[in-house]
Amino acid sequence: CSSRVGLSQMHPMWQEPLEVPGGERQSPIDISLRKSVFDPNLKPLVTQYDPRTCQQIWNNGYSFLVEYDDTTDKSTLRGGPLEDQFRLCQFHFHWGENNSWGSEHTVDRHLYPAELHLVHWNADKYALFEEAVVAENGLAVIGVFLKVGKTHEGLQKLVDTLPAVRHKDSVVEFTKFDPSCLLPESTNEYWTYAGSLTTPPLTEAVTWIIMKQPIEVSHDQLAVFRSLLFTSAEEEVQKSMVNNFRVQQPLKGRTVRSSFT
Ligand SMILES: NS(O)(O)c1ccc(OCc2cn(-c3ccccc3)nn2)cc1
Ligand SMILES: [Zn+2]
Repeated sequence: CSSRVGLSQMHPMWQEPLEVPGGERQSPIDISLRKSVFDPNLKPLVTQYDPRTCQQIWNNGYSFLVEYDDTTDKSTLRGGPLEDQFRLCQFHFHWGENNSWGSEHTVDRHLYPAELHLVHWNADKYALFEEAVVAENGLAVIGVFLKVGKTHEGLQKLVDTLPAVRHKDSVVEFTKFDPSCLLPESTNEYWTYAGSLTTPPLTEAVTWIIMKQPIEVSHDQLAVFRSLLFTSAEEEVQKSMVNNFRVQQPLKGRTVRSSFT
């Protein structure tokens, strides 16, 4: 997908950028259980991912992206809170330097060691990711919390490839990976709210769908995430890729809906 274009020209991310003009719906947020509102009209999520659309893994200097061919409707998301059909463009993670923190969203202030984002764009309304990324109702991102536990067999194929993309701007072919193996068993229980990208350009184009059930990965699998580098091979000082998460943003009157009571 074309999301490879935008990020690497962005300014260094982790110095919190100045207030986004009109930043009324920024992400991530803390999800307060007692303030979220059950919405019985929320439907089950429908994901149809074709592993043959998986193309490559790329270290973009902020995270590693697993990128999918989004030129056809082969890997899609619909249902849930969505009115339209969205195409999978890429997925990536955010994590900490240790297992105490790393997720972007929190649940009653509880931090997870990492968070998966599956990024989709509205193919019913737009022709390309880069159009959708700056548009109302342009993107739908599924967030899945990671917690430390047993080894995640499906993730291991990805983890084994990470040493090949240790440095910023490295790319390696990565095929036949079905990202539905990274979804929790129950995809009917989620929170949803109107938000933004959590990295530049921070555009307020995202319908967030945060799964209630985390997935389990092993301590060692997370350690391989932390072996990646923010820096390219040419740079003298190598910086470990850790703490690549944005701090929680003000809710500003938004309501978080839940698909479960
Ligand atoms: N962390 S997150 O899931 O919220 C998330 C998800 C996707 C993101 O893409 C940024 C981006 C923008 N562009 C772009 C390309 C061409 C023109 C204009 C913009 N490319 N990538 C950032 C954060
Ligand atoms: Zn993300």
